[in-house]
Amino acid sequence: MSPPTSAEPSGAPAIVAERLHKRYRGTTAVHDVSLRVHRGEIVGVLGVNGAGKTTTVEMIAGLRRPDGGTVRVLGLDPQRDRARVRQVLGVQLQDAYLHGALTVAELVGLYRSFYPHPRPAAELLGLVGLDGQRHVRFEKLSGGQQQRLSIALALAGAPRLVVLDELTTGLDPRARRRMWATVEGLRDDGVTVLLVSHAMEEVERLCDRVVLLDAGRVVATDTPAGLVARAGATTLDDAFVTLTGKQLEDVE
Ligand SMILES: Nc1ncnc2c1ncn2[C@@H]1O[C@H](COP(=O)(O)OP(=O)(O)OP(=O)(O)O)[C@@H](O)[C@H]1O
Repeated sequence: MSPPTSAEPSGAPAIVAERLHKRYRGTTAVHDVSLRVHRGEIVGVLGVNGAGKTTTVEMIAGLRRPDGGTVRVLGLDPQRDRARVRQVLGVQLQDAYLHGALTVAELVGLYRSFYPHPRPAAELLGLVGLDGQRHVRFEKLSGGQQQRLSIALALAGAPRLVVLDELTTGLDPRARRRMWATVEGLRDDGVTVLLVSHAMEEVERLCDRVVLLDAGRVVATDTPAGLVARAGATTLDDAFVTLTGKQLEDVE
């Protein structure tokens, strides 16, 4: 993986979010959310549907402007320093829009062209198991293949920080394991990962720490084992239910 680029100030934590706040008309989606992610950490953002996970990570990625609070990504303001943040941050979002008529190879080429030191195309396709689909148009891919491509595109610029929103939702068990191995490879390379997930097994396997959100607020931040201990539970599923008072409906 490439060394830190000149766009990346040295020394700053990967993410510092302080008292983030976001309202959509009548709804407060995110209420005073603060979180800190150290370089090289894999941090999970966990919560039921509507807890504010996507809104929070979109504000961190600079894709949504907070109504209150501050965000720094590797020391940069994602709103003010958009161009520099884009060079060091990769984002895979739910429902990413990609041009259906372009092939897998064309989309990978397009995304690689945005970055000064992109990962090789063959490596990106190999990571997500799409080597055999290079010449297939995006619109002809299955839902799981489209999702895997969106992960490859998030990694196109060899980012130092990656935001993955529902990495493996909807993927078959083999593809899911492959994506987990991909994230473990990122960890080995010292890449920081912010991972939105509903899947407890995934969080337990991959995450150093978990930020548990409920109704737009941070309920707890701890290691997966710490959350289990704090809740007096035996599994992360049970800890989730105890700490939020809610069932996690989308556990895979
Ligand atoms: N563009 C929007 N306009 C209005 N309300 C929104 C918008 N986006 C999200 N919301 C509302 O904000 C709240 C938080 O949504 P958000 O998508 O951040 O939650 P989430 O935890 O990511 O949910 P999910 O697990 O379903 O993806 C929800 O009540 C949602 O209905």
